[in-house]
Amino acid sequence: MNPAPSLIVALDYDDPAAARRLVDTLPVGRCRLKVGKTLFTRAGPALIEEWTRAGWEVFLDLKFHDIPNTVAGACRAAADLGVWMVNVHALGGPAMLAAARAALDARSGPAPLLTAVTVLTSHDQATLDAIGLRGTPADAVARLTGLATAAGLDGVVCSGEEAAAVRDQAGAGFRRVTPGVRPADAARGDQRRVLTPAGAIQAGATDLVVGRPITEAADPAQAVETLVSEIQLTAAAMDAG
Ligand SMILES: O=C(O)c1cc(=O)[nH]c(=O)n1[C@@H]1O[C@H](COP(=O)(O)O)[C@@H](O)[C@H]1O
Repeated sequence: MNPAPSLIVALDYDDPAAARRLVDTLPVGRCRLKVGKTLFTRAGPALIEEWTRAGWEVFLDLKFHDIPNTVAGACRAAADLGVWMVNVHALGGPAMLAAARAALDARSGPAPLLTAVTVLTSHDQATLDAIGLRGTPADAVARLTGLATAAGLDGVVCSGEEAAAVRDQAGAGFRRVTPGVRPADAARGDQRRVLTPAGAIQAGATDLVVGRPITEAADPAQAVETLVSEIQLTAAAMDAG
């Protein structure tokens, strides 16, 4: 039996108190927490340390993309915070990915999982054409997944639409972290490559990142519960065959 995919709650709150209010209502371990640019720029490392000390697994989503030396230093700093996962942009290229990997491998203590963002889920074909990125989103995800596997990363961030192809390309042990997850009745917002939670799981996602359908719900804690139940039911149905 495969482990059920995890729910990672994207805590993109402007107000750290609002993020704390939601986390305080959740049993530790019921889901994972994601701190991205909005909350990190407001609250800094202290909030992350508070949650990791309390036993939460935190995904620090700062999508590092810089020269190799700078990204290596940023990954070391993330590891010092005790986070569960940290990410970089695969578009940073092979040397940057290798530097990030080496920085974490050089640690004597535990290191976070290292994943690479392939093509942002807010991007569609028109965006890739405007940027000048060759091929379809699926082509670009495959190319960037190749860079991530070559550098020994632990997984990629991609949309559910590419999760099955990434699993076939990189193997079942390579994580497929999928944002752009929307329950059928939820607003798509700025996301473009979108699947429902069940759709993303059936496509082979290992971790589902969900933000606004939770943070903008009337009862965010209940929204987390509903999603966790749906994830567990879908995974159990798949195991039952
Ligand atoms: O790395 C990410 O987490 C990420 C990558 C990506 O391609 N798309 C994407 O939406 N994300 C993040 O996933 C979260 C999605 O939030 P919602 O669209 O509100 O569910 C946000 O915090 C994004 O920063």
